[in-house]
Amino acid sequence: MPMPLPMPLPPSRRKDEQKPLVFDASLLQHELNIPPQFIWPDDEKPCPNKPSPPLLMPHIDLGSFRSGDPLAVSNATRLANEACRRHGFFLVVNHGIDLSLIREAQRTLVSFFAMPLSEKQRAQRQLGDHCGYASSFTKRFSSKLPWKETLSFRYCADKKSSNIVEDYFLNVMGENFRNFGRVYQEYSEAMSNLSLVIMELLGMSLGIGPTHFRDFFEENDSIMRLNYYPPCQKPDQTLGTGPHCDPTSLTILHEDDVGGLEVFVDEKWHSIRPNSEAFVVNIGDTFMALSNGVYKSCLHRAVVNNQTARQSLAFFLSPKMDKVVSPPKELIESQYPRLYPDFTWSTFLEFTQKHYRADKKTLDAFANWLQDKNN
Ligand SMILES: C=C1C[C@]23C[C@@]1(O)CC[C@H]2[C@]1(C)CCC[C@@](C)(C(=O)O)[C@H]1[C@@H]3C(=O)O
Ligand SMILES: O=C(O)CCC(=O)C(=O)O
Ligand SMILES: [Fe+2]
Repeated sequence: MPMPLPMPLPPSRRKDEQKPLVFDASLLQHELNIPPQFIWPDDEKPCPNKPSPPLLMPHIDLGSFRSGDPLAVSNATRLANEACRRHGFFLVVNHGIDLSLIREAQRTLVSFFAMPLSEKQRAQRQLGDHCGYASSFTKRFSSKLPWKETLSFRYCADKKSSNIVEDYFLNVMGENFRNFGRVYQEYSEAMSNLSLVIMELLGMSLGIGPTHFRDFFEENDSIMRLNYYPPCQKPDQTLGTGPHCDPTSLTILHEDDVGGLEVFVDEKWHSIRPNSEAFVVNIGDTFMALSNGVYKSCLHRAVVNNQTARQSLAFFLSPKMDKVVSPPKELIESQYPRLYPDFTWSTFLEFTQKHYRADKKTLDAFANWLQDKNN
């Protein structure tokens, strides 16, 4: 009696289709069709034939603000207040950060992502961890995959962590990456110092003075992220980063000269024109909670194109893990009841990594999750 032939597996269960999807941009960008996991639903696809209007954002001159000149301070705080109440985005110019440091950080980003995938995967990010190399989150999400690769690492401003970034690159990538570590240690320190000046500005713009938020973030425990968006053969089908609000406190973003960042304001996507001499700063969910909802953490996304790669350096300011996020009493007036419960950043971060994919409703979903957990 001849052995029955094995039944052919249905297409969905053929072995070769069970291999985990790997985002190797050096290969994927040349394939005619992109894997379905990267194709976003119609209501979230970008509309290339309907370019997003530019977002009108104030250019806040940080150097003038720091000079203490009363007119400059009043101008900067007024512009910050208007923008943060409306959509939470503003440009910072005359920031004092060494342009050669920014250029070196952008060049180093290109070198890292140009490496073979196997080299980059030595820094592979583990499930539940927010640091490391992620090639489009193929191991974390199964649909609506972003068309990007990222490298994220921790920056701590306290004295005993003065080499945390340099050590990260040495430990994870080896001695040959000591200079990578030096560049991003210096860049992260510059971002941390810049964010403290911006916290003075935000404190004054909210009428509670320069020291409250500055002190809160003095010893910040932040996240530095390198974003690399390869060119995509079907840019109208996918997104570099999907619509989301940053769960962190403040984002300081440096874009290269390739546009792609868009912000959702007045029910419409607006584009941000790249400006390599400026930083794009936006309020995150945690600062929205700290301001008792007065300043807005706003929905944004990154679109890709079929011509050239795009890259950005994102510094996500966050407080020490155990700091309790609670608005100052001046922002809790009778007419402004508490909008969000007290929480620690470590609990919120864990929520975004283990329980919820950050999107447009992250803070509300977190507040509900906290309430259910405590009941
Ligand atoms: C705490 C964080 C989670 C994400 C990185 C970040 O440090 C701040 C932004 C978050 C993110 C970029 C929002 C969009 C979705 C996300 C998964 C991504 O596209 O990278 C988010 C990041 C994450 O790693 O969860
Ligand atoms: O790359 C960009 O322009 C934005 C990326 C972003 O929003 C993020 O990483 O949170
Ligand atoms: Fe973001």
